[in-house]
Amino acid sequence: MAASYDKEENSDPTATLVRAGPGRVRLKLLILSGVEAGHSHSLDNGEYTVGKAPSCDIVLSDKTISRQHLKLQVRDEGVLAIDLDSRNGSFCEGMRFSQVELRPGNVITLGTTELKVVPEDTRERSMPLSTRDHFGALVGTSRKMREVFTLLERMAPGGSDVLIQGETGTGKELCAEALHQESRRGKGPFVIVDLAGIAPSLIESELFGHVKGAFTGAQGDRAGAFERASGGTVFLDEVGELPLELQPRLLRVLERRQVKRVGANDYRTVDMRVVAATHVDLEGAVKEGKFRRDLFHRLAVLRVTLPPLRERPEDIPLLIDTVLTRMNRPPSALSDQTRALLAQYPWPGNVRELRNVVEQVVNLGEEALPELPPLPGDEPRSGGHITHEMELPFKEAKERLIEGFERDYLKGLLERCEGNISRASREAGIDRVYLRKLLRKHGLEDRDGA
Ligand SMILES: Nc1ncnc2c1ncn2[C@@H]1O[C@H](COP(=O)(O)OP(=O)(O)OP(=O)(O)O)[C@@H](O)[C@H]1O
Repeated sequence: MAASYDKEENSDPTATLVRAGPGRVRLKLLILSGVEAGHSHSLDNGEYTVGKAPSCDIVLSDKTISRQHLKLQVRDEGVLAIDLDSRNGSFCEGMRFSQVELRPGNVITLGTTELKVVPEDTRERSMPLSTRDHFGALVGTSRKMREVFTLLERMAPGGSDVLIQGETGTGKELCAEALHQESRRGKGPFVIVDLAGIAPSLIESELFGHVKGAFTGAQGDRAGAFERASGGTVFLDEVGELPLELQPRLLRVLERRQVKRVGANDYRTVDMRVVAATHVDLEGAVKEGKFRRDLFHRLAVLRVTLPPLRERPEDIPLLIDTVLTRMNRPPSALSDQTRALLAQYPWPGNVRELRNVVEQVVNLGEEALPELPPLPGDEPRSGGHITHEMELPFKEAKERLIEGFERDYLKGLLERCEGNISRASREAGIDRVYLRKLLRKHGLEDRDGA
């Protein structure tokens, strides 16, 4: 695939530390307090003076610090800090010193200023962008997607748990499946648990399993998703929907690979990889107290964010061709005119919505191309498509009409209820979980998960 690859910095949060020389991690001195708080100084091999005097290598504007306060000797073997007979002294981890060997993480205090020795942020600046145009079934040639592929190439074989973020329809499930297939667990099971689609009361048993008699209806022992995925991968879709009271149990699975079936007394060890996905901002959920911070941090060690389609419109032609290939249709099944229209729509429902529209147009003819006005709030479709649907086999025609009705109904409902899901579910008389599932199906769910 022809593409011009930018050499931009990659912000891969998972890239490894580069060593300064054989055996030593490069360090820097981070200023934690005072006027210069937030500044940092690289500690390459050599000597550095620290003090108030402008002639020092590291100048600190702190009245309680001597003009020449401290000397740092940086060698391959380590960093030696030597107090230069300062008036108020130098302290490491609260202990006054005249000379001390510093380690990463040590905090030194000079006067009222605190400084921390931390590993240098030496993430590989020029990590080459992937040259792939697909990863598993995910396709894309945009820079944003190739950045994603670069990460996935590194994450897949390792087998560590991964968090996938992205709006609805951006391919999170495809991504999880590709991570599974390209890992050494690829031949094992891939078990999907859609936490937004299961009634909250059933989630516990679905994930962890249950023993006979654990609750009414538990007629036999049942393994939960983590056990069923033994040797493979569990995909936890919409992990943000996991009820707070179950979150410590997921943390235990992630940290100790142990599950306890509902009603059982003992833990069982499980061997699987967890790939979780969310379309909501989990950090925001943590701030609101809806998601545990410790679980978020454990999940977010390796994370990848799938960009929305409006940020990579250059992928649209390839995506259209991919949908056509999956339908066994040639690229000529869509006219240039239609392609041009599809290429300029912002696709709030992302690739899923694009796929639906392509399928609709290919099946019903280009006259069936829905109006694709700029967002927000396009008008409900008119009944003008009924003629086409009347010509289809009964089952297909009925499904299409229902789909059209659902979409129009939901749009009207959301508008009336100003996007408030609880209100909408009350007004429509349908369960909130089911309503959200319908909204996702039609690419109508708000990015904040409204
Ligand atoms: N990059 C892509 N390449 C090819 N197909 C894609 C891509 N992204 C999404 N799709 C297609 O779009 C549809 C939706 O993808 P998927 O179900 O993986 O999205 P999702 O992010 O998990 O959505 P949701 O949050 O609603 O569960 C699927 O048919 C999938 O095949």
